[in-house]
Amino acid sequence: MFTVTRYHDISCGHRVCGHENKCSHLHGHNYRITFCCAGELDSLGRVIDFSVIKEKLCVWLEEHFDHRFLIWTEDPLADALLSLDPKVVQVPFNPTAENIAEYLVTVVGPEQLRGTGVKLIRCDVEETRKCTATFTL
Ligand SMILES: Nc1nc2c(c(=O)[nH]1)N=C([C@H](O)[C@H](O)COP(=O)(O)OP(=O)(O)OP(=O)(O)O)CN2
Repeated sequence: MFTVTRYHDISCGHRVCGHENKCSHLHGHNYRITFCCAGELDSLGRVIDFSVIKEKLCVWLEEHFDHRFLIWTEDPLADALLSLDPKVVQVPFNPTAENIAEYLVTVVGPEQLRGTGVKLIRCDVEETRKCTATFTL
């Protein structure tokens, strides 16, 4: 099996609801998100053109998460934050790096890559240069 990867950098705010320490505070990261796609080679010898990964997945990040604040729908602070800024993004998970990676692979990938014959099989979400979470199908 062949795989191709492409990363994209976004700035995003979040808090980890229930975190024992400083990550329960509102804060942000310059995330590096690496997409890994798998599939058969086309007649030119590509899994998928790198520009299609950009168009389908990196642009999705720009439009939905970049320069936005991610808040879990069940976070007790969600209503207060939404009343301050209706552009706060409600997500159906506590926004740890792990959960962001899983959401991208299981929800966003299948929607965005529908019809391409290619699957998003892994996503690495780097919160800082020291810390990365990965979800793999
Ligand atoms: N497994 C996970 N652990 C943590 C996550 C996560 O998503 N998955 N997230 C956080 C926080 O978001 C936090 O901002 C990062 O924590 P931490 O590495 O402790 O903080 P720093 O980058 O500031 O590192 P220092 O070396 O302490 O300065 C926490 N954990």
